[in-house]
Amino acid sequence: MSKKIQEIKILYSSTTGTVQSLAEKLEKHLKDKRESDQFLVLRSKITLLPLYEYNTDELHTDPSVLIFVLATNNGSPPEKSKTFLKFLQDMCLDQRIPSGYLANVQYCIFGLGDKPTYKSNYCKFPRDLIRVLKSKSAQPILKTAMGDESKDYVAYFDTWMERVSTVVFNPILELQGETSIQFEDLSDEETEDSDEIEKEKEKEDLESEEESGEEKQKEKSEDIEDVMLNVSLAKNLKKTGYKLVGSHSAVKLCRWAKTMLRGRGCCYKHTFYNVSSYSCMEMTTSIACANRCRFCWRHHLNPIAKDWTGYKIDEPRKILSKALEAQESLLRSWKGHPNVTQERYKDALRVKHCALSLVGEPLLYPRINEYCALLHQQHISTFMVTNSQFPEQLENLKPVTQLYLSIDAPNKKVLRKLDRPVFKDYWERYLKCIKILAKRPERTVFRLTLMKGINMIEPENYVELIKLGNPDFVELKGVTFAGPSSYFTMENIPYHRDVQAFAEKFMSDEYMKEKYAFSCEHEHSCSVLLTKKEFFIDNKWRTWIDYDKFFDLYNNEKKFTALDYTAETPSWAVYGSKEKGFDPNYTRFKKGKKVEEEEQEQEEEEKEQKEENKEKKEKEEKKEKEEIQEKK
Ligand SMILES: Cc1cc2nc3c(=O)[nH]c(=O)nc-3n(C[C@H](O)[C@H](O)[C@H](O)COP(=O)(O)O)c2cc1C
Ligand code: SF4
Repeated sequence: MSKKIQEIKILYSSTTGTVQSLAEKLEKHLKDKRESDQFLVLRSKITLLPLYEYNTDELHTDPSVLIFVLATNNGSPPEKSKTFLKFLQDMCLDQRIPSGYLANVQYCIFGLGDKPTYKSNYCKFPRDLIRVLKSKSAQPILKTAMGDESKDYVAYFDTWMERVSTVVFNPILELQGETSIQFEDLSDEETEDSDEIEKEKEKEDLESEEESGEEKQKEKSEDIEDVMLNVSLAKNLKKTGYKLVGSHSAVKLCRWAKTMLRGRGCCYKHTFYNVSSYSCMEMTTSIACANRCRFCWRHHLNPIAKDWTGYKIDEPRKILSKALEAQESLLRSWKGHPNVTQERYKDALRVKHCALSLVGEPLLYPRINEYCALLHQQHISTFMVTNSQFPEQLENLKPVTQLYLSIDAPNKKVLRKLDRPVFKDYWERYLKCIKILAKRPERTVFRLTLMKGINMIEPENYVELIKLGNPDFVELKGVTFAGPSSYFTMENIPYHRDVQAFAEKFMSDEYMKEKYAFSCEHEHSCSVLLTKKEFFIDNKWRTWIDYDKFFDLYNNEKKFTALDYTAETPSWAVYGSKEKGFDPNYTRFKKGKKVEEEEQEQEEEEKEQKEENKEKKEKEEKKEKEEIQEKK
């Protein structure tokens, strides 16, 4: 949860003015703090406005931090603010709006109510508001605070106000010139009120008297530093379908695994390399990464890390057994589904591939080599994707089945804007990783996640990077839409034809023409594969992988090259085939219907329309004739 604060908006909702005066006090406090703090480089704009004046259409793209100060009126928002809550409640019920729709919204809430008088309606408005904001993944920067008017709510408000200013103004990070500001994450599903704060404080005071310094130190190292995910991040990741494994790994069932289980098609990796989607365990060994990519569909639920310092290192064997268990339990929910045959279900239970790409940076895990060796021993192939920020770890990585670099940008500026890397020498790191790739023994891939108007530019610079990294394959893939944001809308999603046209531009370069050719495509996921010509043998593409051969080479410690474990690519997977990369053994569905059914329906509709038009024309002609007759 982080972003550069452009504006702080204090939105209040008040009937008789009490809450308004609190909001004004907060505005003054933040402005004073901003002006007086000599360390603050970033001078965010601070705006105070009544909630009903806020433009709800802007909400999902608003780059501000929203601070709500709210009163409740007989269990509802004050009259004029009712439409704001209604707007969000409607959004919450609308299934078409993705659950991550408000993931860019950062907020905190102070509610003022009267507990003894209004009992179950105490601070009802802020409570209702949290529920709807959370359902669309808005990010709280602090626990919601609720003040009780029957108590000393002013002192409580003042404490909260201090916390707010600490969280929104973080001078250390600003001084370091970081592009993103980290908020202290106190967010949680629950709220806190002044009673709880007092109790907590009493408890803390008592504990601090009892605890020795040594015990405190122990607690710090065991319970705090070790855990890569704090409770609220873990909760959020679980909500989005991740199974957390140990203290820093995670598994998720990818959408293609589900599609394949139902016999409706496989992922582009099946088309390009023969990866069976439902036998592929998508996971990471490090939830943390060193980027904040704009297109990241995990909505930055994962933490940032530049290295492993302070984290516990889970044992590789334990990670693997727990990850396999997690995968099995994810698959189990599909057992008995009407379209999932016993045969497919059983086949899926045997994990054959591991895509180390889920979220974060798998390379960061210090025992990654041991982990991959365990996978290979169990004949599970490894597809390692790294975000090109950890050259040292990449250098030390033992061979995997296929190694990917995420190549998100053709130049330094776009890389900074798009990936928002936390390293200052991010471009040097990127180039170093690319150069290391050129020396690797296994199959190597450049993965380009393409966004129209953002990184689908300067093909000649991508070609320069290809020259440097000499990858066996260049995957060009349209980005997957993860809900609109201030940076990114549907306009930025390329069609398959756009990806093809961009790849054509690469191929107009002399170097590319000599070394590479179009090998495969997967229209369904807007992906195109360019492959080195060495993989075109006896007039056939050999982009597929001979897994048995790979395990034999690896497990017997033989030296090998990428060309030593290739297999023939089937005709349906080859670029330009009529199937466009869709495996004919499966049935393609669009919006829940078979493609053939949809075509048939379309034909019938057209036929009906033609008949209707014919009838209409005949009627009109008849009417015209009758009119002429009448006139006569
Ligand atoms: C008519 C009326 C209805 C209220 N209803 C609630 C309520 O449902 N829940 C609650 O917690 N407080 C309720 N309160 C208490 C107010 O939220 C509290 O007095 C607050 O300070 C009012 O802020 P404002 O006058 O600035 O709008 C109510 C107060 C009044 C006068
Ligand atoms: S590197 Fe991966 S996990 Fe990290 S922000 Fe980028 S896309 Fe998300």
